[in-house]
Amino acid sequence: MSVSCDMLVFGGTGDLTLHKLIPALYHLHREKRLHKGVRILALARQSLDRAAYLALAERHCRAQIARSDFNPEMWASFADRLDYFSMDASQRGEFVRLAHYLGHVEGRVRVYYLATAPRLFEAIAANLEAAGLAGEQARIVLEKPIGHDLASALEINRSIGRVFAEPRIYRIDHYLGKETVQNLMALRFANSMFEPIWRSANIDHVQITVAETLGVEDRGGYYDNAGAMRDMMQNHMLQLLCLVAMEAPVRFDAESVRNEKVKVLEALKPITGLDVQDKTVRGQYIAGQIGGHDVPAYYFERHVDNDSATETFVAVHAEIDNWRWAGVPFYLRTGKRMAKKYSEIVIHFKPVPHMLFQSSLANRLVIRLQPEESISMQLMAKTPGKGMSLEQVELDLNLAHAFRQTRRWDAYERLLLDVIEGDSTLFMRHDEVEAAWRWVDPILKGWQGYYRRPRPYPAGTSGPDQARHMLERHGRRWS
Ligand SMILES: NC(=O)C1=CN([C@@H]2O[C@H](COP(=O)(O)OP(=O)(O)OC[C@H]3O[C@@H](n4cnc5c(N)ncnc54)[C@H](OP(=O)(O)O)[C@@H]3O)[C@@H](O)[C@H]2O)C=CC1
Ligand SMILES: O=C1O[C@H](COP(=O)(O)O)[C@@H](O)[C@H](O)[C@H]1O
Repeated sequence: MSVSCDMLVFGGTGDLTLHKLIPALYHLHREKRLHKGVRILALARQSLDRAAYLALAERHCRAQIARSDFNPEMWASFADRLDYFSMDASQRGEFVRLAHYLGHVEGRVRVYYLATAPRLFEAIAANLEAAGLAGEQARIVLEKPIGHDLASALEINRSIGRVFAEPRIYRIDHYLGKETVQNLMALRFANSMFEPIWRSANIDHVQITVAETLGVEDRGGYYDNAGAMRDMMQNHMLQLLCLVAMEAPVRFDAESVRNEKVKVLEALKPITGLDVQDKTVRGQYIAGQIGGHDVPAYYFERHVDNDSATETFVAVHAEIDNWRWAGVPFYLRTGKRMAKKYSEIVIHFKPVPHMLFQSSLANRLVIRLQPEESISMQLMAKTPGKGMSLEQVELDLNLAHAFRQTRRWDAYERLLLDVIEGDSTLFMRHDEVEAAWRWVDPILKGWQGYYRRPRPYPAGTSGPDQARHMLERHGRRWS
């Protein structure tokens, strides 16, 4: 059910557009998932003519996607949809020019994708309205992070909400577009065996890890003002936590799913004041080696302050104060320049109440998002041969193998299509974003008072030792 529309991408020459959005749109085009009437207009200040922009977009697209997926004829037909418009989006007058360029087509859907710094969000929305471009058929997509703290997020939500009604605002969190993340909902809510055990009586604790080998690349200017808490924890990590912890929604629609996620966020136990020293760990990478290559310390990265106190690693012991999860720790950690790239959620079940055999093992459910997508249940089995010793074996569902014939979609492909089709189930509602900030703000404040300098960790390791100690104090280990 693809829909014809104009998609205007503000920030059309930026990293996100060239590395993620254009390749995702190209894939959708190639697989005939875009209506033939979908036109894409990239916008930025840089003065480029259409041919120069197409060359820039092609170069990046080729670099991003598998060689076998790139076909020059296919690119040429995709490029027919693509155009470039040079403008300064902070200037109201420029939008008159834009409106003129677009012309008026009654009832045509317009999607405004704001792939720019958040400081431009308010001006762009207001300028679109002033130019008569924000009618009922217009939708706006906002990239994370929405704001820098609760106050700025409220301000963004308020100013965008003045122009666009909530159902026409799509706050994107690309983790929600990842196939395994959606599979987590299928696993929990389409299999009767999990619901009875999905609670504190049976679950000892939950671990969520998103580890990257990349550093900050060219994004030091942004990252040094954000850090891992704002860049990853406030959004992606908390969204994963919500999907693990939420109750079954009444229906699989935008409002029902988001209602349940908000309840989880609102039940997060605040971490305030000195608590930050026990329940959080901040780290910053120093020089080290990844894959046999030397990599520099964070404070030597481009556009990063030499005396930066920004965290590139964060671990948190979160707790959810509700009936289902009381007393179950959720350990979350994310970091850059770690030993390997992987993202996974591990549900650690409690051991059986009375163990008959010589073993301290317990079941674990491992939901792996990256690099490969898989779900595996770790069960106890008898080691073959004499005696009764136990070993952990995996009941493994490798999703790439199970659905071998289909190319795995990138998260942005799925989410862009959802916006075009008007489905906001996998996007964040304003109160979700605000509830997440409400929990994050006191931690940031606590750090200001009691935890100013992050702990150093060598690039290529699994973060500072303090993260290990945080779990060891509870008699646990990271998976
Ligand atoms: N890069 C990524 O992987 C991710 C990025 N994001 C978010 O996406 C957003 C964009 O990030 P990213 O692409 O990295 O940023 P970049 O700095 O690479 O790109 C910013 C873009 O905005 C344009 N721009 C800046 N000022 C104006 C203006 N006044 N009028 C019109 N265009 C303007 C720039 O072009 P020009 O200077 O020519 O105007 C450029 O195209 C940010 O909010 C970021 O947090 C979120 C997730 C991942
Ligand atoms: O939003 C972001 O996500 C990426 C990690 O995304 P992934 O899909 O590669 O796991 C992160 O590198 C970036 O800093 C952050 O802004």
